[in-house]
Amino acid sequence: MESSSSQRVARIAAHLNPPNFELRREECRAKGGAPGFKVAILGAAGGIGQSLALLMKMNPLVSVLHLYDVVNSPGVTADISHMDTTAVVRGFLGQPQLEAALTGMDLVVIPAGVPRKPGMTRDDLFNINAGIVRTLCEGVAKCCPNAVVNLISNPVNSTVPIAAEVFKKAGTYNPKRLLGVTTLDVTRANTFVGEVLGLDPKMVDVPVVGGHAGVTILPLLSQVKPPCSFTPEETEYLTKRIQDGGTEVVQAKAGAGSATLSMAYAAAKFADACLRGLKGDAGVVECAFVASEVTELPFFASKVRLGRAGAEEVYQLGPLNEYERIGLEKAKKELAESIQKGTNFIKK
Ligand SMILES: NC(=O)c1ccc[n+]([C@@H]2O[C@H](COP(=O)([O-])OP(=O)(O)OC[C@H]3O[C@@H](n4cnc5c(N)ncnc54)[C@H](O)[C@@H]3O)[C@@H](O)[C@H]2O)c1
Ligand SMILES: O=C(O)C[C@H](O)C(=O)O
Repeated sequence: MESSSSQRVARIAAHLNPPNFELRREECRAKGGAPGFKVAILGAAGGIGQSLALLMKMNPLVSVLHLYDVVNSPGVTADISHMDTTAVVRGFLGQPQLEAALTGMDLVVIPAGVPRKPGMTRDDLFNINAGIVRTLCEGVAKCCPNAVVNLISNPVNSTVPIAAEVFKKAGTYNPKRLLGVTTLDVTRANTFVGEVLGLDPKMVDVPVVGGHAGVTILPLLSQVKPPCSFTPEETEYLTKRIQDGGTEVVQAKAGAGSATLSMAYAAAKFADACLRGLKGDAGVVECAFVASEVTELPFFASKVRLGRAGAEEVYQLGPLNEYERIGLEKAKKELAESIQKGTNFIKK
């Protein structure tokens, strides 16, 4: 009796010992157990990072989830790890653990960095976030050079060129695997257009091209699906609201940061699309800010087809109306400066 109860205690203790437990689960996967992708979130203890970690833990395509931050990642990891979903979660804290967090990853999602306060532009974040993105991307180049990178940290119009230069310097640059996340602009556009049309936003598809800041966010309302038309007043209202969506949230939060919940939703949606592409699913198409030949600029957001190689095809913009052509010229002017600023940050 006593020996069976102590055996039971030993059995339970063995199960409660997280490192052994994780090792056993991973050995099982290595032997052909649960398939799935290894995903790291850098900045996982932040406003976006925590909700994104929750959503990625729920994604059945994820087998291993690494949560890295310079603060509070152990607490977030302990919390998320109690969810009874498949992914094994591990936490990593601070620069000395960055390499362990990144080694072997298939997808790296980066929401690390400071958010805006009222009165700031995204470019005002450059001085702090540029250095953060550089350090994290140096880690990616060293530890998982073939990973797909989803870059969320602002200003995206500059941080994506920064990441590209870091990867070029390291000799690991693959333009198909570096994607700036603009999905939130699309979810906002679908929502606001759905409101105007009286449609469920799930039924609406608005391409949003250009970049991710102010006038560089260019919704193509002439290409909305299902096909529809807008009055000039509706076009003006919708374009402005989509371009100012981030500022609307920053002002409403009144100093407590920028969009985190809708962004985590958008980031999880985009990460899932990237994983479906990596898995080999056909017809996975999302907007993203990528290396591009669609305009004369080296980076531009447009629809891309996601596949095993990452952004396998970058789609042309299609026919634009006069309003959109004028918007495109404005967007390109601002984008050119932001891209150059990012590139110079590494090249200088
Ligand atoms: N692309 C988009 O559409 C979009 C949308 C919303 C927010 N953002 C941007 O995402 C970023 C994060 O926003 P948030 O609201 O989550 O901010 P936050 O301050 O709540 O969280 C940021 C996290 O990054 C961590 N961090 C800072 N330096 C780091 C480093 N060197 N390595 C790892 N982690 C580090 C912080 O500790 C913090 O936990 C901001 O730059 C914001 O502007 C982008
Ligand atoms: O607006 C911001 O600063 C955050 C983000 O880029 C957004 O669009 O919500």
